Amino acid sequence: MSSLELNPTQPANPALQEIAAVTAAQHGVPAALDQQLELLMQQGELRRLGVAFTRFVAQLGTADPVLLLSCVVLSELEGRGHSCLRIPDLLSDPDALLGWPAGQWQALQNSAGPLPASSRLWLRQLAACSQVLLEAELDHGQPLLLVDDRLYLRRYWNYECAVASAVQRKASQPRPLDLQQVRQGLDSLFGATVDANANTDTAQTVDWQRIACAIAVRSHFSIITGGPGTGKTYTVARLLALLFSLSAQAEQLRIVLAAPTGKAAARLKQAIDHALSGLAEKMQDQLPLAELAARMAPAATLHSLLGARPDTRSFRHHAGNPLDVDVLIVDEASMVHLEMMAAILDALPPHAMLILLGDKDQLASVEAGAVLGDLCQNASAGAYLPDTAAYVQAASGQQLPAAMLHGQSALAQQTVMLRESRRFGGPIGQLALAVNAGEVAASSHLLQTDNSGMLSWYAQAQLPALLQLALAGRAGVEDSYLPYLQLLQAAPVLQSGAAEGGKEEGYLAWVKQVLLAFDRFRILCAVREGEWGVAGVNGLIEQALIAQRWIHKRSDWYAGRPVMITRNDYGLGVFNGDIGMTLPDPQRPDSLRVYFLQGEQVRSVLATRLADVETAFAMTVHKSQGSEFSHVALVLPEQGGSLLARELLYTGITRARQFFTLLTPQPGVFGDALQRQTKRVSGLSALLR
Ligand SMILES: Nc1ncnc2c1ncn2[C@@H]1O[C@H](COP(=O)(O)OP(=O)(O)OP(=O)(O)O)[C@@H](O)[C@H]1O
Repeated sequence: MSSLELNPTQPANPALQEIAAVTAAQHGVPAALDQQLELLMQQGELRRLGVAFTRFVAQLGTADPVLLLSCVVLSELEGRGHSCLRIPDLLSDPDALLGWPAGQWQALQNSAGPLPASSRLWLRQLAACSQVLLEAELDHGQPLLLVDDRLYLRRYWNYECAVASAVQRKASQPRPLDLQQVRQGLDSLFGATVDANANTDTAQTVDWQRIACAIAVRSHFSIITGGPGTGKTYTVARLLALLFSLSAQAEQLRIVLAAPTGKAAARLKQAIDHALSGLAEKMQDQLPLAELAARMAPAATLHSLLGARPDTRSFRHHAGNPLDVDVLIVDEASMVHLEMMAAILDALPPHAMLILLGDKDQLASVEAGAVLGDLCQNASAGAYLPDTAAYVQAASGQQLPAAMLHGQSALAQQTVMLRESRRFGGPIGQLALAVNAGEVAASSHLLQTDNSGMLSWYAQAQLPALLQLALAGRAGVEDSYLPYLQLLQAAPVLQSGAAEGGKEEGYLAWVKQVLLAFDRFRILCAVREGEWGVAGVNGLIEQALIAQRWIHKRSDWYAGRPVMITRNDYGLGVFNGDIGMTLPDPQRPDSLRVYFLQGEQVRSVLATRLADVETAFAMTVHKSQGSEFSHVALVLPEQGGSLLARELLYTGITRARQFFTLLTPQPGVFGDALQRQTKRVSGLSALLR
């Protein structure tokens, strides 16, 4: 008994006690604990799903309080993107793990009764529960699984194992290569051979783009990671050309481009087409690149590529019905969650290559997992083997820095980080680097002293200043909503049937201008709720536009309303995160359509057919991933919180191409957020070691 800590039970609310006694009898959770769970659920601190799951687990065997508390926490963490619970994290600093108000975890513990004081004993008690499967044990459908010190919901463990084993298998599966051909191909794509420099010892002097291509062609899995503008797309266009040139039947090579969102997919396709058309001329003597590029299908979202079945978790394509593809390139891979990554790997035929592109430092997906971050654990340090260095030398003429030759894993051999930004050399790039490194003083200094006009910090921002910025820009920066509002006022005059007689083309050209103008500026909020959250800022701007008669709002739908799709609709061809603009239908000016820009094309959907949309003057940083705007205004709330962290700031800043404005109603929130890093708990890194 000496190892057990006895916790006094808190005084309880009689009404809740009564409910708990009845329900507890039905599902086996001890009454005091159940009452506390009910209370926390009603206060919105616990997810209903988590409590229901805990009650379900209690019914399956002994209602051990250690097990039940672990279930509650595990389920809570799953809702925040973690794929498992590390028991030592819970025992050492539960408040940091859960981000709960002081005393809440203690109250929950108190209601559970005596609990072990150390994680070793906690783990031992969990391992003894019949609802928990241990790796070496007989599987009889236990809902939970304990691996080392990590507790999992079964499906997340399955996804992690599936991703780790498929990645390792594909990364170490060599492709037959003629080294001489690779060398020649790289020379013609990147210019004359750069002779290996035996003295090379710094990452900066190495041509990582050339190395990335050499590494990617040698096996069935590779990752090209790098910050914004480091040339991921530039490199992958050259990689495609290299693959075509190495293939005996290039015209039969099935290459598919995909991304998590429709917008990111369209951007990828556009960028690759542009880069390939530049290369086609250069390569015309060696390869009919223009023809080969023209045969490539349009880029797809991952959901549509895999054949998502509405309202289910299953996909049409899987190991039993694999994708018809030889090379799959997935951009914005930081947004791909664990379950989706497992589905992609499952649906690839054994001979297919998978190439992931993305920025490992960006926000992870909303759903559980931080797959790209986990897969890139060695990207910065390199971790290459001597064999890899020898291959890179022979295939590309480049020498890997000696300091990076300390690798072990197959995955590290197939991961390349691009390190030189071609687009973000200026103040925005410097700020992104300082923020990524968590340097509070340097980041604040850059924001406060920039005299190029590219950066600005409204340190004690007030809502009228935000409004002024949104509707008129700031000194030297015109990018705001003004150009789009002015275009709205210059709308072509429509009469019924106006589209007839060839006028529709002119109308669509105006629509496109409106969409492009709107995309020059965006307000990104860190949170959804509150005055400084998406809902508050959208309301503020809408009200101001009504008062200033820029828009005429008679119902939810009005001409000039920018909207974001919040749920995929395969029938209508609109996807979560797509941004559109509501404008009159030229055929019937009294009805409204929502127009979307897809690459160069404008397409539209009747506004009333879109059920899942929200107004999009402001959007969350999460939703902005995969998009870029000339001017970004990043709005932080008055108070920080566990979700306001470095990755969010970095992602927001790197959405800005030319101008970045930070608005903080309380300046200290910026520094606090910079010092906080989002830590997604997962076992993937451990499985990949
Ligand atoms: N080696 C290079 N030589 C010349 N220009 C380059 C090179 N690498 C990249 N660029 C140029 O730099 C710009 C950024 O490159 P690219 O768009 O490929 O970067 P990215 O990493 O894909 O960016 P993002 O993060 O926005 O997707 C492009 O204009 C590209 O043509």
